[in-house]
Amino acid sequence: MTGEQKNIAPIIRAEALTKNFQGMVALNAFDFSVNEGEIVGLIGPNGSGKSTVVNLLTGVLAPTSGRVLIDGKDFTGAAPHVVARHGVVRTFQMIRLFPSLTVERNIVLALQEQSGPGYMSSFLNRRNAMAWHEKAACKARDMLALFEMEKHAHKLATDLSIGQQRMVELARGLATNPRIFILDEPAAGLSPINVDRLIEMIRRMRDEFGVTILLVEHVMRVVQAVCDRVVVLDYGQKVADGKPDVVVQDPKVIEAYIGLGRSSHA
Ligand SMILES: Nc1ncnc2c1ncn2[C@@H]1O[C@H](COP(=O)(O)OP(=O)(O)OP(=O)(O)O)[C@@H](O)[C@H]1O
Repeated sequence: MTGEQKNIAPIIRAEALTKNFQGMVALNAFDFSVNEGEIVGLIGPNGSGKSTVVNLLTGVLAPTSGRVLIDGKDFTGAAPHVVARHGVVRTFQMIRLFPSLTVERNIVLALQEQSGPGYMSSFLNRRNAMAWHEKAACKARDMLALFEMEKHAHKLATDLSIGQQRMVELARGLATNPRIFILDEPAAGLSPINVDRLIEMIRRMRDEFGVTILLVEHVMRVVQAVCDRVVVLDYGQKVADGKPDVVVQDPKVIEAYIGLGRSSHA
């Protein structure tokens, strides 16, 4: 199943999204959407506004103006947990696992936040709560097996390598059945072999699990290998939106990356 073969309704849409920080325009009238089944890349030089977009889409930041729509409904300014409950799930540039919990427990906790029994109902109905936890642990192990991490289920997250922690983050996000999974620089700090593994798992999440993906990434090998479409930001403005091979040859994109005095990872 590919992005083209699926229904093309947008899962998430930004309309004229703008964010100012103390008068500095970090994002300017950004129009953007990710359709169901797509893998869309969001790239741009350092400071171009990628994290600002992710933070606005996931409710971490409120926009100065513009709107965020999820499945056509207005979620502008909604809190992160509200957005997450509508299937918008993300990873972070800096890995955010609970270091002193086991790998399995990290995933069970994510499931608990999403749909688990609350403290009171666990207290009142222990049998149900235990059954829920058993099911959640089982799902966590299935996810870990998918990412070839099952042998690490009972290790502390802090004892894993960066590559392994990134796989656990993906397993944790996928366990919550995201409608759209936003991956924030998942290749950062990975060895070439782990980058290959990441590419394989991003494809599998879309092709086997039907997850729509927004990928913020500096490593162009990953972007070109997995993305159906790439959106390019420069100084908070969208400068290109199209197929990866076409976008990388766009003079505006080349200028954004090699422009005088800029840094580039591409
Ligand atoms: N909380 C904030 N307060 C003030 N300025 C901010 C804040 N967050 C981001 N900015 C500024 O907004 C602009 C866009 O930053 P943003 O982090 O979105 O860029 P980015 O493309 O994600 O960069 P990178 O690739 O380095 O992560 C930058 O000039 C940044 O300094």
